Amino acid sequence: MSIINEREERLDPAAPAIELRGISKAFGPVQANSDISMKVQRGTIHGIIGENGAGKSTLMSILYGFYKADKGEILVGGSKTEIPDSQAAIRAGIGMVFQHFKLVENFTVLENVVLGAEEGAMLRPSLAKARKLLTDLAKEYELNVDPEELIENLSVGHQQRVEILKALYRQADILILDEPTGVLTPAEADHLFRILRNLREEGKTIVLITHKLGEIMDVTDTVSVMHHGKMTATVKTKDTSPEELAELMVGRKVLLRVEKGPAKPGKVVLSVKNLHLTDSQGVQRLKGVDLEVRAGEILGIAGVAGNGQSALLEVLGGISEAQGEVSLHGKPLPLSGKGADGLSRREAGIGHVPEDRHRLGLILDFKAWENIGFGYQERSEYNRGPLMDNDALRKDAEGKIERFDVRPPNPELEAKNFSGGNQQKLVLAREMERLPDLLLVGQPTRGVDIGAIEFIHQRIVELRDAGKAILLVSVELDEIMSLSDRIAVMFDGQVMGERLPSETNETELGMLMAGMDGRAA
Ligand SMILES: Nc1ncnc2c1ncn2[C@@H]1O[C@H](COP(=O)(O)OP(=O)(O)OP(=O)(O)O)[C@@H](O)[C@H]1O
Repeated sequence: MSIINEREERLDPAAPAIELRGISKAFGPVQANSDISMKVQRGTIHGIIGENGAGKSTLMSILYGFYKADKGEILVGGSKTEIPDSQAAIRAGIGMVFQHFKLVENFTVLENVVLGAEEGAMLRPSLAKARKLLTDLAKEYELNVDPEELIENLSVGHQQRVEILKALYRQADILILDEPTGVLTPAEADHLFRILRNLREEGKTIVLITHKLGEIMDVTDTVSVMHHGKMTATVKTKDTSPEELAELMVGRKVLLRVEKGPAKPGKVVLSVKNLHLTDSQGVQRLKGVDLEVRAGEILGIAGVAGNGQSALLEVLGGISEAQGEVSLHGKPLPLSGKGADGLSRREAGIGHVPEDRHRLGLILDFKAWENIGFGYQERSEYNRGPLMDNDALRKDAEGKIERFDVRPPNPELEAKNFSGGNQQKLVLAREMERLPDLLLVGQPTRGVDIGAIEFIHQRIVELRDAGKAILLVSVELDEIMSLSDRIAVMFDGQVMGERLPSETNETELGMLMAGMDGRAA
């Protein structure tokens, strides 16, 4: 008998797809999940929301066999199921798409899909058969990708499709997605939701972890709220509102809009002229960018990811070399060789919150206080002779952790053990509290919960009101529209146009982002 038939015999069709009973899990002193019970009904899309660190990823990792619960039971299709590892999860029909994909970059799509599936339901099909199965699945669910393409050549959106195909190929009935739209463009996110609705039509069950309440309202049937490791509410989506969900999540009313007065722009702080960058593969990432940011203003850069915004931040932050003219307070900044590195930029008065906090913002194996202390080496108050004064750095980090509400407020915890949003707060605390003349911020609220978004937006506005210049890059149009004093749209390595938020709308910006002049259209 095949595994699938075996599975179906055990399933009670009337039972929930998943039922958790009294799940608890602690990491040392941190109670990540505490006595959690929930039911996910078959054939529904079930959202899970909660602040950063509420315990969502831990709970799903237990369900997928990555962690073992200290207590509690898991029922799949009505029958009690032990899930000691991910193979067991797959046998139980559970698939998971992680925030950080688990694909082998230099393997093809087909190889990635087949890899590890041999002992599962498919029992070593020939590669030709596997290709056919994959192509059929891709067609059925609008997940088009070329089976022979290497993963490293695919966009993030397409890599995610491969992850979904991998789960479907292993015959998953239940698909868990952990913040799947964090790295997607708006069009890719729309496509993903279409796929999720199709999967639901086919009777599959989807569990969706997200911070975006718009997505919850748009695509889910039911939503469960986690708070401090507990499951505090489960409601039908049609009976609730974003405001109510925000309050349930955070435990207080949350401003879903940015409150800010008009900007009082001063002198030009940053001037960029004719900036060009060709990367090591010969791709022209910047093709003559011109822009200015003044003291006391936020210039928002809108654009579909991959149109040069990241390259711009990297050049200004001293990570990539380029050609052109850049000056800070009228003083030229070197764009290559000596003085074009991150430390020199920092000394010149530039703070940088990079888009990729894992790769560029933090050293994950280092403690919170060490990460907060990076870049302060030049400051005399932290020096003790030739050495760093670690006690002073630790103490300083404690203050920043408290002011930025980093949870848990433990400076000794390694950066990798903080949830995504709290890692972001560590980077922001380090970069913002030194009051840089120019702050470069890339995707400041990616993966961050709404309480923290409110907090981060308020801090950015405060920095502006203190007369600092801010260059904000975000793929979230909402964020660009509500936070920026001026908006520049980038397309294909160039600035397509500049607009005032009061004189534009998402449609016009969307056209500029696609390389068309919205006004002319
Ligand atoms: N391996 C680990 N070791 C120590 N602590 C951990 C570990 N994994 C998670 N934690 C802690 O458990 C708590 C719950 O974390 P979890 O990642 O489940 O939260 P989350 O709700 O998914 O957050 P986010 O929305 O930021 O992704 C946090 O306080 C986190 O710091």
